[in-house]
Amino acid sequence: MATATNSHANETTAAYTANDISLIVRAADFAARKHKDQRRKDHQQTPYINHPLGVARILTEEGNIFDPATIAAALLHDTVEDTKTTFDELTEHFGPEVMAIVEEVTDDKRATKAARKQAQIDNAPHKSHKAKLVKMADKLYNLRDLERATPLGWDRHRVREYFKWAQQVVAGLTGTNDALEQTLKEIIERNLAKK
Ligand SMILES: Nc1nc2c(ncn2[C@@H]2O[C@H](COP(=O)(O)OP(=O)(O)O)[C@@H](OP(=O)(O)OP(=O)(O)O)[C@H]2O)c(=O)[nH]1
Ligand SMILES: [Mn+2]
Repeated sequence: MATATNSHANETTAAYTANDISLIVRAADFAARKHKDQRRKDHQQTPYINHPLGVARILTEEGNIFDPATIAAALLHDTVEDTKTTFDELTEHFGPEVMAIVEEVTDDKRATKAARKQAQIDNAPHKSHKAKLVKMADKLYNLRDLERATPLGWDRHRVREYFKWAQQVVAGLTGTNDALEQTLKEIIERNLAKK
């Protein structure tokens, strides 16, 4: 186990084991199989797996986060929300820590869309450190996607509303990672300044 799992202050370490690498590769493979028939909402119908892979990349390359459970959870973060995957399955394959992080970032699909959106704002400050990291990277990826291309069926108003909502969620995630916070602040301010 990498020493970084015990530390918030120093999230970078070189002490990785075969188990750490295995966990991350198995998570990427599991997510690819679960999301295999899903596409993003852009006109090019980008494979959905590009999103969890990109969220994990944001954590390592921009957040300097190398905690194996956090990276595995990023790869798996939409499997329960968007596929038939269960939390029990995640525990069986990836253990209770990874499952718990995914659980923290999974919306309750039984609630209405408005309630889910409000719950993200209300619950963000109470999430664990690792769940906050995954949520920040998820939001950053989706905001960049919105800045790049408007999803099928979305208009400018809906894009703007998503940026305003994301700003409220991100406000509850501060004090977690300076680099991710700064990048989120910049993209949100740039887009809310439009028109
Ligand atoms: N920007 C963008 N988003 C896309 C695209 N394709 C799929 N999505 C997903 O759509 C979700 C945001 O759209 P909403 O209308 O707010 O949510 P909904 O999917 O529940 O209807 C995000 O889900 P999420 O990752 O679970 O995050 P969250 O925003 O629900 O927390 C995002 O990953 C795309 O091409 N561009
Ligand atoms: Mn996501």
